[in-house]
Amino acid sequence: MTPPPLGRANGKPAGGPRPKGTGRRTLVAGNWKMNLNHLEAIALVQKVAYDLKPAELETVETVVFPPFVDLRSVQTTIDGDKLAVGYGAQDLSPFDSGAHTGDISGAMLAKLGCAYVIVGHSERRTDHHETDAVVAAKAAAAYKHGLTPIVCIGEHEDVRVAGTHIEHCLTQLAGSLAGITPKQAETIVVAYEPVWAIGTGRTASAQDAQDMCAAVRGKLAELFTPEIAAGIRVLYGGSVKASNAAELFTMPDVDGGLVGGASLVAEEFTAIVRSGPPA
Ligand SMILES: O=C(CO)COP(=O)(O)O
Repeated sequence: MTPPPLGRANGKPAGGPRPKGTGRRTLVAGNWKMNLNHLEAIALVQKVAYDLKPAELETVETVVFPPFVDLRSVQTTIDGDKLAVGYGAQDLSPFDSGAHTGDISGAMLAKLGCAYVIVGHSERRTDHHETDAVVAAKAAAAYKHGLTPIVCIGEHEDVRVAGTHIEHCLTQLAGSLAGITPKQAETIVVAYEPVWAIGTGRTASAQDAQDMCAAVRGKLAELFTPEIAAGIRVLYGGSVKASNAAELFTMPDVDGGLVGGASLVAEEFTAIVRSGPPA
């Protein structure tokens, strides 16, 4: 899709990020992974939310994903200070409750006010041997409890080198969305995170990210409908930084980023948010 011309597009003055004309609001998600205790979490979320202007937070949906033990502190900070930043969890159990030591249910996360939950991150697929079927069960559990899943897919370097990355990721996508209804799919978020780019400083080129995100959208059209696919946000993740975010986010099928390391530094994360073009 060709973005509208620069200038007074959409009645707004020239300058600033370029509107994409997709209707999909840019989403920048900060995956804190296993970093920051609850006190550090409060400090970071406040810094991020106060640094960003209301108009910037209106343009780009900004969401943080702290560790489970920080969620209550983040919730009370965001609610108490009326901050326009969202929050979610990094994982959930596919089960509702019961004898699952160490796991956290969707109901618990919903009670904490989480809007989103990440499922199928490559680190969970590797560390906890999560299969596409497990990821699909987690996505279903998220919907059951009123949470929106951010479903992660991505290839390892050997697959990229072999040139089968698109096919690989689309198979992963279909398996990870098994059982998701068209109605549920309307709100789902997909994150393409090439494993070789995570935490390595090696980012996919903007064109590579675009090619995969467009292929993902094509597959979503097949799995659901073209109309539903046109509304689904597809994010890129893997060494997103302030210096490369604008180029990635202005690609027509890249609707924002899932950010790891750079989301732990307030100035870097807010600069990434500011790189997000209006829908
Ligand atoms: O895994 C990621 C986000 O979920 C990406 O991590 P980095 O931004 O640190 O590469």
